Amino acid sequence: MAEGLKLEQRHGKSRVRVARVWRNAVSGKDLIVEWNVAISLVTDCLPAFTSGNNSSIVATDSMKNTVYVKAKGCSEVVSVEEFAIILAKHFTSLYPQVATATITIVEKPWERLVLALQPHSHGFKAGSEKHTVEVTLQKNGSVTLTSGIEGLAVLKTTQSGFEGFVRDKYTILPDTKERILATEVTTKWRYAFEWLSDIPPKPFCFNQRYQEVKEVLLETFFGPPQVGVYSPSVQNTLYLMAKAILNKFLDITAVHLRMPNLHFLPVNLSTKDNPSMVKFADDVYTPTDEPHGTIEATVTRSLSKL
Ligand SMILES: O=c1[nH]c(=O)c2[nH]c(=O)[nH]c2[nH]1
Repeated sequence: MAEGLKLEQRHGKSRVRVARVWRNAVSGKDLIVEWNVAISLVTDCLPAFTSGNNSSIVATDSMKNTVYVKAKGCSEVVSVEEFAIILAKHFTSLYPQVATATITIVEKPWERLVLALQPHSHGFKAGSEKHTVEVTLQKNGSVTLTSGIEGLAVLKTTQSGFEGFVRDKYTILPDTKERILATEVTTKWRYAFEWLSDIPPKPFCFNQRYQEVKEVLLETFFGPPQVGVYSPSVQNTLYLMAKAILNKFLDITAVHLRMPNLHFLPVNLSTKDNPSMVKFADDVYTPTDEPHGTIEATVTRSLSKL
């Protein structure tokens, strides 16, 4: 670029909220999804930045409108992944000046209400963890597709310890074989598809894969229902969770996991008169998330790129 400067730029629209209802006359059941969409485009529009010439800018207001037009156009139920791909395809194919589109969506966890063991035909309640997606599509069809889970809060009351760590003049924490392990898992997994044409058509179901990944994460974190599995550290449990996903799903090439260590501190209370007012016996804790440990890692299948 002129003037001895380098400019890297993108523009887009964030927090575009859209809900889509599909009504099924056969089953009599409505379905709703609520999405929070972010669009970010790499566009050949340098003159807009350097000289105020807007002639090649796709207005972010138009991007927002496109979300609603495309939602309307989905006459059949689509997953959040499919919707992100529809948007990314639209921006990279309609506009010659758009080189790359990144679409990020967080789905609000509306779950069908079950009343008296009966699924409600049109009633939903908010669940907890969220399904996320990020798609980056180049004009030539090269794609990266990453799905994820946000806010999966899990806790186990035993089968966790932490021992043998660095012990020096700053160390107070005792070794333990018995503690509560609590975290809020955020994960992203990258699919192996490198080109738009690699993405399998239906019936490959991204929603089913999302449920399966969640199940594998939970199985690995908790272990079998009766006995569980011992965790020597968040680090080891995190690694085993990522490895289990890569072992089970060959179309996933990389897994990122973030697992804050949400501490449950032993309660010991004493006074001079009452030295054992509360003596900790693996029973009374102070739950705290401030400060908390932050443990994260990306595990990638060797030979795959990321
Ligand atoms: O599983 C843990 N990993 C750590 O790195 C750590 N550090 C700490 O103080 N407690 C723990 N627990």
